Amino acid sequence: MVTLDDFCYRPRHATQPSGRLNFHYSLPGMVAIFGGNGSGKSTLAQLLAGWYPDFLPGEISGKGQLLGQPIGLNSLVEQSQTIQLVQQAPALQLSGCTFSVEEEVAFGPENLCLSEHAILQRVDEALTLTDCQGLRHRHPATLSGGESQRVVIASALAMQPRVLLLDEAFSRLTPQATRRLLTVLAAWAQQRQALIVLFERNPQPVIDYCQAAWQLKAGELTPLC
Ligand SMILES: Nc1ncnc2c1ncn2[C@@H]1O[C@H](COP(=O)(O)OP(=O)(O)OP(=O)(O)O)[C@@H](O)[C@H]1O
Repeated sequence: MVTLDDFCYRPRHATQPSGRLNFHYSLPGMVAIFGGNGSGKSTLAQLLAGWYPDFLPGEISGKGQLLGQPIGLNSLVEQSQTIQLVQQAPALQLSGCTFSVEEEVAFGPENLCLSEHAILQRVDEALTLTDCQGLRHRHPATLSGGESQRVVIASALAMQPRVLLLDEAFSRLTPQATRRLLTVLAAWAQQRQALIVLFERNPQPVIDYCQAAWQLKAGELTPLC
């Protein structure tokens, strides 16, 4: 599903040399990429999500493909049906134009021209997976940090993506809620034959739920397990 062969992204105003990344993964399930502050995790997640070149100006070289499509070929909107990215600041990812959590989670599927029944099914499933059924009728602006983080993940799941990129997406959750969600997400990926890539600073507790992991350091991806 993901192929990076000597893949290099050089931001337009880069002051330091960019590394060449090698990464291959074709199985469904959950994997992780770990890296310290400033190691380039978010940039890599954004590249995979389709931010280049519109939102990540610069140059790419080498081979970079996701689901058989070269990085940079399709726009963010075109990719949103198959690839979803959740970042660490939920407030930035809420649409800001809905009045309930239910409407917020339905926002993406409503843009896919699905029947009302199919949209409601997706919303129900996503709210259950993320333990958000109790928040269904709350206004998104009234949610706590952890609640909004779960709602943003629910919104991504409701798109039923083939690749789900989670960039420090559990940062506001308790260890208990993180473990519960990791268990649910690992099962969801297997059931849907989807790939979840977690981008995290610390291996624990994430690594216990992943079938493979890499370390991103000094512009290189090294297999950890
Ligand atoms: N390939 C690259 N070449 C040069 N600079 C890069 C490259 N990728 C990322 N950077 C720069 O490095 C900095 C850190 O990148 P990024 O935010 O992706 O790291 P991060 O691992 O997510 O950091 P944090 O954990 O602190 O959020 C940014 O200023 C970014 O523009």
